Amino acid sequence: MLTEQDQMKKAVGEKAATFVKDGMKIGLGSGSTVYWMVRKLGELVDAGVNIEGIPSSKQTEKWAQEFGVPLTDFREVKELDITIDGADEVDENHQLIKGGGAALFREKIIAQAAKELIIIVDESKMVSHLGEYPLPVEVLPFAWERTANEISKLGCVPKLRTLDGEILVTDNGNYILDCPFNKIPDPDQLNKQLKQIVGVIETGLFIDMTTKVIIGNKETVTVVE
Ligand SMILES: O=C(CO)[C@H](O)[C@H](O)COP(=O)(O)O
Repeated sequence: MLTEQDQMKKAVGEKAATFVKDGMKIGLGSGSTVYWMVRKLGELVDAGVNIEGIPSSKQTEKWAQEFGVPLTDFREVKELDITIDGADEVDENHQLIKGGGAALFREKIIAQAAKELIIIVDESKMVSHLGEYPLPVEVLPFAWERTANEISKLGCVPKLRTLDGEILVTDNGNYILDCPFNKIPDPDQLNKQLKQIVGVIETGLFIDMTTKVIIGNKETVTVVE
């Protein structure tokens, strides 16, 4: 039995799959909403639609294999037709906070490589200002304490992400600092400031990348350009 939130995730994931056309190369995001989209893509493949995906995490790679979605990589593909991904926060300008699943670095690569970025969320992710969700920042393990100290000068107290009592290590071998800024008045400026800090690999701020947001609520699914 799916919860109400899972039903919304399923609905937006399946809606996103309607934008996938024969012959497309697709960036496959990460997270529980993306799960439903990958599952639907598996059905399209079964029905004879010819697509290939590039996954943004080991977890998504496993789901693609499980549902029979053929995979490729950037040795074979220069540009993706579409990337479909979830988000942790989406503001009114469709700027994003991502990285709740620690996959932000590869997610940003497949977002930038795509002609179109479709974001799939339930309505709880829509916010007026980014920042209530602590901003995930991927950092080099070497001197992460120093990197955290530099980030703190921008107005937050970064917290090293752990999982089951161990430091969480990303698919790229790095760490995640969760940075509670509370309210981010200028996401673009903060992103640029963070990227100037040596030790920051990538931030969870996705600026001016989104082309469509698919939002689910209890009754309906809305596509916003
Ligand atoms: O950025 C992400 C992973 O790094 C996810 O897209 C984000 O955390 C949303 O996940 P979910 O669909 O499970 O709510």
